Amino acid sequence: MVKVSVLGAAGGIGQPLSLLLKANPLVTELALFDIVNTPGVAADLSHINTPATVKGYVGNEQLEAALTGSHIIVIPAGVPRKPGMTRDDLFNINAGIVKNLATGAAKWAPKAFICVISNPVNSTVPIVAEVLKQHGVFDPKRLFGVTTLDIVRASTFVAEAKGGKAPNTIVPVLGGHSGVTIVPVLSATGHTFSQEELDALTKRIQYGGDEVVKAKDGAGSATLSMAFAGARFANSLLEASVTKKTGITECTYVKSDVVPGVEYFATVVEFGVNGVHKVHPLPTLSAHEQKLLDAAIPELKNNIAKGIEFVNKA
Ligand SMILES: NC(=O)C1=CN([C@@H]2O[C@H](COP(=O)(O)OP(=O)(O)OC[C@H]3O[C@@H](n4cnc5c(N)ncnc54)[C@H](O)[C@@H]3O)[C@@H](O)[C@H]2O)C=CC1
Ligand SMILES: O=C([O-])CC(=O)C(=O)O
Repeated sequence: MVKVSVLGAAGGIGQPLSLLLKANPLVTELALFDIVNTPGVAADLSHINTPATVKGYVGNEQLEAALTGSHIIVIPAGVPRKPGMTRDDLFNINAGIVKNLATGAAKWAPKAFICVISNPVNSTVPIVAEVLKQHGVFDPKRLFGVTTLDIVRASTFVAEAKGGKAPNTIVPVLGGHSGVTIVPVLSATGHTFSQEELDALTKRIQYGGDEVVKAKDGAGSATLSMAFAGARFANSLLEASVTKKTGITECTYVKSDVVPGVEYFATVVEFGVNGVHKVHPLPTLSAHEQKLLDAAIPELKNNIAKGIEFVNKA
């Protein structure tokens, strides 16, 4: 049995992500949790002739049933940005939502892999970790901030600019998931870039989310590309943990000591049956990338401290 629980399943990300997970033959049970509308989403998806059974759960009293027996919990619950907002502006609402869901995970699915999509990821991942610690069930190998959309965007943008096939264009993206904390390692692509190209591509990757927020003009942020990225991430975890394939890597935001003093950091991680098998060290950075990393560190540290403090305050 491979149960995947999606928390926030009725939302802009939740629905297409649930569709893609329903299409994944490795999933045998899909639990769709939200505070509204999951019975309808579940009924709709349940007609698709793939192996997963689908059930909708609504409201806190059904969180236990949604989580019990879960192999992977994916969390896209919370509010998205509107134009003019930063991801950190979402903290006040989303921190509480994520804390509540993490408490459920700690109680009812303490061994599950937890994949956090809700923003601000730089802070919501430490929030989940602190809640799990309070319940004595934190396993850093099993908690992930999903930064896959940055990787997906980076390969699209680089292939657009330099030619080549986007799926074959691999760009590690390190650090965190907001503005200057996003550190694309363009030097790893094998392409050569002028300084102008480097600056333009770096900025586009760092602020790709803003492009979508602006284009949606008040109707939210990236949902479909995020669903694609989230489904890719979940599939990588399933391939490593269920089919036991080796050598599967994703860039993801995990507890790490690759950058001293930065407790959570996105870098290349190899997955194994128990989640994180190996956190890769930092790749060789160009002088340009080292500067980006130096600029990312203070903000990342602040975002992490803010999440930790939220859970541990009185
Ligand atoms: N990690 C990443 O790369 C990305 C993260 N995001 C983030 O994902 C989150 C969700 O975005 P959208 O799906 O566009 O928002 P949305 O508003 O369309 O959907 C959010 C869903 O969460 C549900 N929800 C609210 N409170 C809840 C609770 N206490 N328990 C369970 N569900 C609850 C809502 O009912 C809604 O269905 C946002 O925080 C957004 O910033 C968005 C894109 C990329
Ligand atoms: O920009 C946002 O608020 C949503 C997000 O995280 C992204 O698209 O990368």
